[in-house]
Amino acid sequence: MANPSTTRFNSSPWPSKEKQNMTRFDNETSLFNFVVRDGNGVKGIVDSGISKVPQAYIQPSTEQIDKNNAPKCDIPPIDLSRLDGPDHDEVVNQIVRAAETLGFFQVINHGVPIELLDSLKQTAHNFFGLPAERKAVYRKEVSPSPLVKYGTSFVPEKEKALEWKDYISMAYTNDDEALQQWPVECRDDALQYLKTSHEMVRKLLEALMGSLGVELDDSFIGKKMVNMNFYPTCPNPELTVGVGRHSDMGTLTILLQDGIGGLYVRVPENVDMEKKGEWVEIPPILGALVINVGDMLQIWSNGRYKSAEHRVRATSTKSRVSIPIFVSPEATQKIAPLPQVVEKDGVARYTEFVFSDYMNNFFGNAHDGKKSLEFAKIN
Ligand SMILES: O=C(O)CCC(=O)C(=O)O
Ligand SMILES: [Fe+2]
Repeated sequence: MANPSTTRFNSSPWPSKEKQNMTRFDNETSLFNFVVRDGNGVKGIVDSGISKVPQAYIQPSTEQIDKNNAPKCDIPPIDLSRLDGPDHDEVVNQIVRAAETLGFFQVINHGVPIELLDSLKQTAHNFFGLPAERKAVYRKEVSPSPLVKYGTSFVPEKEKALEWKDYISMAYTNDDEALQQWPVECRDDALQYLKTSHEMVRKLLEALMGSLGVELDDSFIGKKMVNMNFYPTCPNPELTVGVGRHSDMGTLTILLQDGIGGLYVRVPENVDMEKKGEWVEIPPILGALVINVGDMLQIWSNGRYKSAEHRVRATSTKSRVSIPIFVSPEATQKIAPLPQVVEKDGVARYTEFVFSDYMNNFFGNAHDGKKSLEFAKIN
């Protein structure tokens, strides 16, 4: 029999789910505890049913992304299979030119099997679809492995507004450790991705270093890390960001994005290109990989190659995944503009530093465009 008091007022004695969520998610401490400390991530917020982005995710208007005004980057992808034939020099020029201008390009015939790309995207969805407690075991404070980290946003402790993204990071040391320590749900695909992309990474760097008059050696590819990024559907993608403006700190990034779109790159002001200073979208191309220049390549090349400022917008209709491989030097490596380049330029534009110090500065601050490079810039 119905409770007469609820029948009479035609409402439940409990606050609506929406109201409960408002109290839970509009209080900064309880939101932080739910999302970050308890490892529920942005996915947890969305699963609990919300109709508006919580206040903590609302970005200042200068950071919000207007998708209606962003043109698409119409530069065709570079066909890497042509590196092995008579068109070698032309393809090297395309790679070099892209690194000197936008710092972003797409490649096809890259040697990573297309079926693996499909499988990686599915694997990422499967992993983030796991119950929160299965993912939360990899939070940095409790992870059973120093190689694996599950988290959300970028540095939530430091950010004025959070980013609409959950991720898992898997650092590579060797096959045995990867197979033992990476999450069982992701490890096989992630490892295959690393292995099958290695030759492409070498070829890209050979082209880029060769054009600087420098021979490729392993120090440019000291460390690799595979991430899986998950951007849950968002009720107000115009108010927040999936990832805020930043450049990647390492040598090169190899990125697999899915078909949803939302990756934007800023055309530098000081290059010979159209749309200077504007944000352009890197359109999804089925089977292609996105490559972008990181801060270390900009520094080694004394500023000739441009680490690209980029950001990501979430969408209201579908969750998006992306799977980057970050290629970077070893933590202990000394970094400075390469002597061959400085000799030609007559001036060094960056000071020498140890890579771990650069990393600590990078991960110790919220995303702020290309400010990371100021750590090493000589004015
Ligand atoms: O999701 C993307 O397309 C890009 C992600 C990104 O910029 C990063 O993980 O550094
Ligand atoms: Fe990035």
